[in-house]
Amino acid sequence: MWRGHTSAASASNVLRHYWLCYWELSKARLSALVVATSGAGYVLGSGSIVDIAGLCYTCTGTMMVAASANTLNQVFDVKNDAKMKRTMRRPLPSGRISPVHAAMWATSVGAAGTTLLACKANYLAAGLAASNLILYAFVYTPLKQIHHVNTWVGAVVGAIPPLLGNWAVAASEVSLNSMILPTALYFWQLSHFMALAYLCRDDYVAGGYRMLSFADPSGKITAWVLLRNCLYMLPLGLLAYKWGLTSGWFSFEASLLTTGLTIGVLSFVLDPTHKSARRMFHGSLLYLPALMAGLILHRLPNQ
Ligand SMILES: CC(C)=CCC/C(C)=C/CC/C(C)=C/COP(=O)(O)OP(=O)(O)O
Repeated sequence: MWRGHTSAASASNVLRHYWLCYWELSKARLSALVVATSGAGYVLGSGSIVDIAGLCYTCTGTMMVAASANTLNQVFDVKNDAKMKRTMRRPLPSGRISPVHAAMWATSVGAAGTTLLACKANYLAAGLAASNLILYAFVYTPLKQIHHVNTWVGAVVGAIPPLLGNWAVAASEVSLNSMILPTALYFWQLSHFMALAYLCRDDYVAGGYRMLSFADPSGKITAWVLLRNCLYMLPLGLLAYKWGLTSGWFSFEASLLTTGLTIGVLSFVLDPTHKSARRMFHGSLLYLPALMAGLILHRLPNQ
């Protein structure tokens, strides 16, 4: 009785241990953001009635493929992650799970997610998810150790999920306005990761990653690149209105939000310090949910 009790307790400990490892390998918070952008893409591509079952299937499939991509990223990055303070406690560098076990988790969850998208959304969405996994795990991940162009490739990876969501529901009419959210995400992600790489420059250098901040210790080049990104984002609100994706309210809100972000970046351009970079980084964390909420709130359903 007592022995049975302890073996049940240890079985539940083992389960909890692996569940936590899968959670961390999947970068659950990042995957949740990816799902939110894919769900937003789905809603934006829908008519006046959103198919809730289709939305749930698309979000679940995206979550599973993103979890797989994030796990493979950590399998390939294990040696470098072990050298960085930010990542050394992850399941693989800390030895809490073996690379083979992690690779098996990635393969099964990725295959299941792609199959779900193929069966319950469409082949276009499934193909986009699988290609994005390949781009992230097999192109972006090794590129991080070679050249700072990796951040631009990673931004494409981040921009695909809303397109995936949009095409899952509106594959037959791929339109210009389906590019608004992916484009905003592309430029947002560039700003977000460049600010992070500047703030954690020493850690990235120790890990052997070639971010833009590696060649730009003063932060001056990073600051100008961030400013350029903001300028590219400024017309997006107006385009969303002109192309019939949203009402005019969104162009007003998006212009306000992007102007706010641009002011944060300008203060980083004038004074490239950790303090101004951190302020801009936190501003970018508020910017994206606010922009997506505005898009959904003011969307004009497809006819
Ligand atoms: C459907 C599908 C496959 C979606 C994938 C979406 C996805 C994983 C987006 C994240 C993009 C990205 C550049 C993350 C940073 O990785 P990093 O390696 O720089 O982060 P790290 O240093 O924290 O490991």
